Amino acid sequence: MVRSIVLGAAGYSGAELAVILARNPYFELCGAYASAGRNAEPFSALYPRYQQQLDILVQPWQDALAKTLQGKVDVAFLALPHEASEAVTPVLLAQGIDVVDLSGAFRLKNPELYPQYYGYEHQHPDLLQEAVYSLMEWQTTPLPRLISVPGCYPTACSLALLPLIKVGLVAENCIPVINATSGVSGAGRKAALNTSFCEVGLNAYGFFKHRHRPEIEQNLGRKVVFTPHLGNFKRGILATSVVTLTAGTSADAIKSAFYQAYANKPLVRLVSHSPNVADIAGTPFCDIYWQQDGDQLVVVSAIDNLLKGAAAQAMQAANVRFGKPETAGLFGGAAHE
Ligand SMILES: NC(=O)C1=CN([C@@H]2O[C@H](COP(=O)(O)OP(=O)(O)OC[C@H]3O[C@@H](n4cnc5c(N)ncnc54)[C@H](OP(=O)(O)O)[C@@H]3O)[C@@H](O)[C@H]2O)C=CC1
Ligand SMILES: CC(=O)N[C@@H](CCC(=O)OP(=O)(O)O)C(=O)O
Repeated sequence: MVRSIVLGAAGYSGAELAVILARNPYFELCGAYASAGRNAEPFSALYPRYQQQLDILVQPWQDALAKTLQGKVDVAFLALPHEASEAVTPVLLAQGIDVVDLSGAFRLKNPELYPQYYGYEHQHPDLLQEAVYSLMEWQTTPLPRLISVPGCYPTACSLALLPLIKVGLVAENCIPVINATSGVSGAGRKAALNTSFCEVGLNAYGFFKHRHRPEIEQNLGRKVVFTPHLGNFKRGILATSVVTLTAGTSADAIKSAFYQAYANKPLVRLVSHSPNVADIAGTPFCDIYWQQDGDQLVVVSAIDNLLKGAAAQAMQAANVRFGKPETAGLFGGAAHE
C-alpha cells in the first residue's frame, strides 16, 4: 500500500482526492488536512454524502507535522493555493515524502513568468526544473519525486490539440484560438461574490492574462489566444479550439492523428457527438470531437475540472509513479455533485 495524505482536503479538488484515495485499493489515506485556522472535523461533516463512508478527521495543517510523518507517509497530494504549495513542498520532500501538486506552483519551467501570471516571485526555481508536468497521455519519461499536475483548462485544450500539432497538421503560422467555459467549482469552495449562485450567468474573463495561457503555450510549443469563461453550472469544462490546418490535410489524416495518439489511453474518449459537460461531470474522462471545413478545424473537448482537470489526473500520475494500474480508484462517482 502507498501511504498518502491530502493537504487541502476540505476544498473541492482535495475532497475529490480524498474520496479517490479512499477507494483506491493500492493506496491508503493516512491523513487529511485543511488550513491551520480550522478546527479538526470529520470529512463527512464537510461532505455529508460521505457519512459512515469516509469519516477521516480533517485536521489543521502545520509544517511542524511534516517531521512527525517521516517514514510513515510515502506521498502528499497538495490541493492548496499556489503559494502555499510552493512553500510546503520543500518541507515535505526534505522528510522523504513525495509530492503530487495540483496547484500551478511548479507547472511553468520559466520562473520569470510567475510574477506576470501568478503575481508573485517564485522562491524555488530549482524545484521548477526538478518537477515533471504530468499530462499523462503525453508523458514519456519516468515520474520523479515531485509531480506537477496540469491545470484544468490546459488539460482540456492540450489533449485536444497535441495530436494534431505533434504530427504537423496545424499550419506553422496558426495561432490556435481557444474558448473554454468552466463550471463554478473551478473557483474553489471559498465564498466570493462573483462566484455566488445568483451572480453567475455566463461571462468571459482573464483576457490574454490568465495564468493558463503560458501553460498552454508551454504544452503546445506555440502562441495561443485563450479566453476562459465562467458558466452557471457546478462542474465541467467545455473547450472549443479552432486551428488552421496545414494545406491539403485530409479528414483521414486528422482521424488517424487522434486515433494514434489515444489508442490504449483509457481516459480519452474520441466521441461521435459534440460533447456535453453533463456527460463527463463526475467522470475521469476527456471527451474529444472535431469538425473540419477545408483548412479549418474546430476541436471540442470536455472534462470534469475537478477530476481529469485535477484529482483524477493527480491519481492517474501517482498510480503510474508507484507502479500501480493507471486508472485505479478513478471510477465510482464524485465527492460533490
Ligand atoms: N477547482 C478546480 O477546478 C481546480 C483546482 N486546482 C488547483 O487545486 C488547488 C486547490 O483548489 P480548490 O480545491 O479549487 O480550492 P479550495 O479553495 O476549494 O480549497 C483549498 C484548500 O486549501 C486549504 N488551504 C488554504 N491555504 C492553506 C494553507 N496555507 N495551508 C494548508 N491548507 C490551506 C483550504 O483550507 P480551509 O478549507 O481550511 O480554508 C482548503 O481546504 C489550487 O491550487 C487550484 O489552482 C487544479 C485544477 C482544477
Ligand atoms: C472558474 C475559475 O475560476 N477557474 C479557475 C481555474 C481553475 C483552477 O483552480 O486552476 P488550476 O487548474 O490552475 O489549478 C481560474 O480561472 O482561475
